[in-house]
Parts: sequence; C-alpha cells; structure tokens
Amino acid sequence: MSDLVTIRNVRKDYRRGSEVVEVLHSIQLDIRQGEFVALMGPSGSGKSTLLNLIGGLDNPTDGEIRIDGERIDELSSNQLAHWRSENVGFVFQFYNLMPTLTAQRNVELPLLLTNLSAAERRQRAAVALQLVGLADRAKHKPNELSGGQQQRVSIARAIVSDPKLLICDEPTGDLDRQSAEDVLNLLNELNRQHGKTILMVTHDPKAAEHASRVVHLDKGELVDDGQPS
Ligand SMILES: Nc1ncnc2c1ncn2[C@@H]1O[C@H](COP(=O)(O)OP(=O)(O)OP(=O)(O)O)[C@@H](O)[C@H]1O
Repeated sequence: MSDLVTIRNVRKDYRRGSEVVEVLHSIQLDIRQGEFVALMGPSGSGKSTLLNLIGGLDNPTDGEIRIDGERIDELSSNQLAHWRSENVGFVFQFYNLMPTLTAQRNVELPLLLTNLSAAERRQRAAVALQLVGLADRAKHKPNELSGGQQQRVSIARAIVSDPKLLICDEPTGDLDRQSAEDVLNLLNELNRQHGKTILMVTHDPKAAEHASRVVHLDKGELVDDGQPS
C-alpha cells in the first residue's frame, strides 16, 4: 500500500502575545493507505495540533504535508476548506452535532457543499446511517440519542462524502466503556471493510489497542512508533 500522509520537517509555532512557543519540532511521519493509527502522548504534547495540520484545519509554520500526493501546506485557507470537504472526515470528542436537526439532516450537512440533488443527499445520508447501525434513528434529534449513538451519527456525517482519511480526536473520551467499544468496533469495520485510513488521538490504551499502529508524541516530538501493546 502507498503512503497517504507524508510529513516532512513539520514545525508549528503558536504566538502568545509577544512570546512564540514551538509546539511541534521537525516532525517526520508517514501513514500508509489503509492504516489505523492511534496518536498518544501526555496532555499538551501537541497531538491535536498535529491532527489539525494533517486534517488541513491549520497550516504548519514550516515543513511539508502531503496527502495523497498533494501539498496541503501550500493551499490558501479557501483552497484548504474545499480540499477538506472532499478528502477528510472529522470525528470529535463532543460529537459537534447540530441540536435542532435530526440525525438524517446532520449527516446530510457536509453534502450541502456539493452539487448533489436533495434526493441524492438524502439517499447518501441514509446509506451512511445504515452503515453505522442507526437507520431506525434517522428522525431523532441529538438530545433523543445516547452519547454512543450521537457519536455514531457524527461518524456517519464524517464518512458521508466518502473521504480518504478519517480524523478522530478523542472519539471515545466522553463515552462509557461499552459505548466506547461499539464506536471503536465501528471504526475497525470502516478501516477493514471499507478501506478508510484512520488517525485517532486517544488517551485510552484500550482504545489504542484497536489500532494497527500506535505513535507517541512527547513535548512536540515523535518518540515511539509501533504496534499496540
Ligand atoms: N491556538 C493556540 N494558541 C496558543 N497555544 C496553543 C494553541 N493551541 C494549542 N496550544 C498549545 O500547544 C500545546 C499543544 O497543544 P495540543 O492541544 O496540541 O496538545 P494535546 O497533546 O492535544 O493535549 P490534550 O491531550 O490535553 O488535548 C499546548 O501547550 C497548548 O497550550
């Protein structure tokens, strides 16, 4: 399998007032198509910062980020927004669903940026909800769903555009053990049966066991890279 993500000499600085803080130092990382990578490390080590760079939510201060051959660090913020909508699905710890919309409408949201007709949008969202096992909850609003179900809706929303890369920031951080296992098994299924490449930040060693590879960050540097223990 070929590399989907190639990161070379990536540095990220943040500015706090007059102070510049270097949060990521010369990161080198390759992720192959079809991998499920867990990114671990202490609080403040730079995990979310790295995830946001790979997902095109932010630009590095220096270095190269290539996704499927495309240099995303060279894109403007408008180009990056367009690139994200076609290439990356995001799953966050607190689901980020629109509270006034049904599960079905939440899943359709990313498709509003495409040229698909309303009927096609409905159809694709229905397929995505089916895939996460929530076809029977399509008309429910987020507050009528459990945390685990809300996270599965957010996963359906993340995959509805058929992105190459799924980026998950602590996807089980707000869930009980059983709901977390359900969500992780779903991610495994998307990885193994639907070929999605997954990058997941987690603090939970049990969650990391579901990945095929675990990468550790410490103080802005990659310190370990291997199989889950
Ligand atoms: N927008 C920002 N402006 C300034 N500093 C920031 C910004 N975002 C993050 N930082 C700093 O960068 C460092 C790394 O933050 P980051 O959120 O990437 O860490 P993390 O490993 O994901 O932590 P956690 O596990 O607690 O979520 C921290 O010291 C944080 O305070």
